[in-house]
Amino acid sequence: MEILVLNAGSSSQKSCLYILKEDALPSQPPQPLWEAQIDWSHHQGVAELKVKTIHGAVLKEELKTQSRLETVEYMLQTLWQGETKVINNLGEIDCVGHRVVHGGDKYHDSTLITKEVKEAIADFAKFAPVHNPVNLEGIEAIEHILGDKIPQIAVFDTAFHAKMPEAAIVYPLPYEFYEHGIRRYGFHGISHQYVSQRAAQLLGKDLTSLKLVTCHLGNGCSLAAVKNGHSIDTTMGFTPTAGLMMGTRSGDIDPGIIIDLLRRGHTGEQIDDIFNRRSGFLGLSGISADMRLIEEAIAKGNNRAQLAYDVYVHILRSFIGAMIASLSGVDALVFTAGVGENAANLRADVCQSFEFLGLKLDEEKNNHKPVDRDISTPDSPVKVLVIHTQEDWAIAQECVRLTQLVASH
Ligand SMILES: Nc1ncnc2c1ncn2[C@@H]1O[C@H](COP(=O)(O)OP(=O)(O)O)[C@@H](O)[C@H]1O
Ligand SMILES: CC(=O)OP(=O)(O)O
Ligand SMILES: [Mg+2]
Repeated sequence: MEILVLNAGSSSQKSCLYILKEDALPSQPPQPLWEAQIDWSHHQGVAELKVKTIHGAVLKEELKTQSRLETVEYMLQTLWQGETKVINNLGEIDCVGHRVVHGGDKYHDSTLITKEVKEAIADFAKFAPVHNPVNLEGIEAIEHILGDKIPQIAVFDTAFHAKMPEAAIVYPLPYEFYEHGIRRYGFHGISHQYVSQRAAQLLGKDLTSLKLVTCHLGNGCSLAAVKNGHSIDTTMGFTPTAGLMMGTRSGDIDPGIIIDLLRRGHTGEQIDDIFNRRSGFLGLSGISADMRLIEEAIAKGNNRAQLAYDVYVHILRSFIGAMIASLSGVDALVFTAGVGENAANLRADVCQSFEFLGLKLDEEKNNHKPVDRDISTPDSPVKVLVIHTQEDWAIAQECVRLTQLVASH
């Protein structure tokens, strides 16, 4: 079975092609036949395309003038054209899986994409304006090339959090708001779920016996409190703007600031732009949303980059504390995604706050490169894991599960 996965993030479009035997799924993520990534985070208006195949072919290109949709179509063409060609045409693919960020109240499980599902994804775009429209573009790019010949499956970032206790879901607003769907949804669920399962594997424990705080720190950042394999609390909320400070998003702020901005004549669009695109690391440092450039600027003595880093760490520590309280304890902290997997100093700075629990980091293991490892000392009662998130693999597994479900009916 050939499965193509499209994983659209706020600053990137990742894609993978897997070949799988339906009856014998591997316990570890297999190497994809073809992997591609488009990154928009470095230079305004420039998309950096990187493609690699299992056979060792590599392509790197900078794409300047195209729209996002055209860029995605160009990326897909490298599947059947040029040196990175691995298939003869897109028609060979059996199923396409998409990460869809917001599934609202409607989708608590992965689903086959129909006209109705697409309309719902478009409708929920008002709550996830940075994400749902690009998820839909991925779906439309496939339709544009292939029509409706291939089943497409939506895997929702909100699904893993759908069964959180009501007290973690409801905002202390007039009750009617909750009745109208204004509640905490939570995001990055595909990643939080995958790394929780992998953490149990690494710890050699049953997931149903564990209390985990999973820290997804990428361009967007969120935490989940995972108890017995279920998300019981998370930092993102009604939208992916909430919770932790992020690359360009503010995370939680005093709602009074929004009221003040409105009274001073700012429009909804302007406020959206401030909190989603001009805040976080970018807004505070004035340099970049990219942690690597923030670290470089700090090394050169830039005070605003240092301030941005300090605020990020302060907020991260306090929310990890909140997740531990929701769990009434913690067996392991799990760091994942671009920042979580790579920024060793950040992990050390964050973990320092939890030394009172006996948590001890092994400095050498923390600075060691390969991911999927325990970086705490053997006697640390709270383990600290670094796990490479494999959202694409999790989506591919969902495609297999749903295809089998449809076939059995
Ligand atoms: N070596 C590194 N050191 C520190 N941060 C890194 C490193 N590599 C990547 N990052 C950070 O990871 C972020 C992207 O994370 P990623 O999970 O790929 O994002 P998304 O999926 O949200 O687009 C970048 O903005 C960058 O700040
Ligand atoms: C939900 C979300 O914030 O996703 P990303 O981190 O890919 O922007
Ligand atoms: Mg991501």
